Amino acid sequence: DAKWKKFLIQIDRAVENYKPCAKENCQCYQRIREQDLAPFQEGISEELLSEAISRRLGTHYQIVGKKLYREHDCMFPARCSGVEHFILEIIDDLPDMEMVINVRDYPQVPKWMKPRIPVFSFSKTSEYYDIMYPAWTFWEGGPAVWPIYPTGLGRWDLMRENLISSAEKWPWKKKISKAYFRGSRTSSERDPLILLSRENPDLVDAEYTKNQAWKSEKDTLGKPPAKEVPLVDHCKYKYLFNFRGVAASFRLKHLFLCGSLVFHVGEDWQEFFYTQLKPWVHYIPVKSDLSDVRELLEFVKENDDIAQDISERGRQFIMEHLQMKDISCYWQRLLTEYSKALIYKVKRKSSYNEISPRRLKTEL
Ligand SMILES: O=c1ccn([C@@H]2O[C@H](COP(=O)(O)OP(=O)(O)O[C@H]3O[C@H](CO)[C@@H](O)[C@H](O)[C@H]3O)[C@@H](O)[C@H]2O)c(=O)[nH]1
Repeated sequence: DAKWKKFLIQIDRAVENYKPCAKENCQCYQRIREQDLAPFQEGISEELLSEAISRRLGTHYQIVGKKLYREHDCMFPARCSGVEHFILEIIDDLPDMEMVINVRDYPQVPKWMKPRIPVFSFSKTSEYYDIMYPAWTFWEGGPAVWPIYPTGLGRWDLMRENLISSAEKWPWKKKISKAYFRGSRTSSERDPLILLSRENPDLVDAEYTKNQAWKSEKDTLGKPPAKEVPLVDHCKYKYLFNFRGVAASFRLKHLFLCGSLVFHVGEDWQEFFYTQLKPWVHYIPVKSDLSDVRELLEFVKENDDIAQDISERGRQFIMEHLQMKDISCYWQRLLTEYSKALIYKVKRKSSYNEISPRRLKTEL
């Protein structure tokens, strides 16, 4: 054990200091909500909101009289739809307000920007003032990955069920003891794992797939693109890797439900629920340059029970605290709190169309 003392101590300490949060009313995430809204507590004026609209930092929405209105254009209609699904679900509980929702991947309000403009984004780092909201992909509008997710990664409720079944087929003892990754080259931070896999395929199975931006083998690090593998089939492997992409990657939540051990690389890029996932308690933290990855893999292989415990705590957290009702709850509390910061009465823009609930293609 002497060899692994430094990791064992960190795990003990992290587990000891970890305080699980209550399941009710998405309480777990109260702190992050407060933190994101704190910079706007002095009040959001009509002029300030107009800045977000005129600088085109996102899509302008209004809620007036329990109805949702939107400016005509949305840069990514399926993403706007994914957002609107959640707002419409809770609209009867929401007061009048207006907001700008960014559906691009990248956050829009760096801390140096003046004035400090309120914009909702799904992901950010500590260098931004964007207010995080649960990404559209919990419902629809996630990346279309051909042929596995041709209509785009979405429906977290159904995904959860599929991943839970797959985890049952692949209990810890049956899983292949390899590090595993499939995804496109949205960030070169992924390169070292792909290279390690080419050098040591018994330790790591990591390959680049195509995305819509793929032009040549340069985009898959000099090799032909690998075949796409659905997330449920990742559950076969013991060690699953998550990396940032353009911003945070949607895959992180899925990996936990496989009951596999999550290796989460880097800690800068966040989604609203990341702050409650703790290194060593729920996942193995990996340095962004992957300099510690071999050692970490060796450690978990030699300490299989400890690895399984971490995977189990991670699985449990997402099972209990990232259900569909937690997503709706987060939206509701976020928008309700946000609306209190508006210091003017919202006037409905008559040129905007009302957004009404749509039926999903799968339901038709
Ligand atoms: O063989 C594959 C390839 C991909 N995926 C999944 O498909 C999604 C997209 O994967 P990838 O192409 O690697 O993109 P990411 O980097 O994960 O996500 C990109 O796309 C998101 C939404 O469009 C952005 O928000 C991210 O910041 C951006 O990096 C992820 O959930 C993957 O887990 C699979 O399940 N199997």
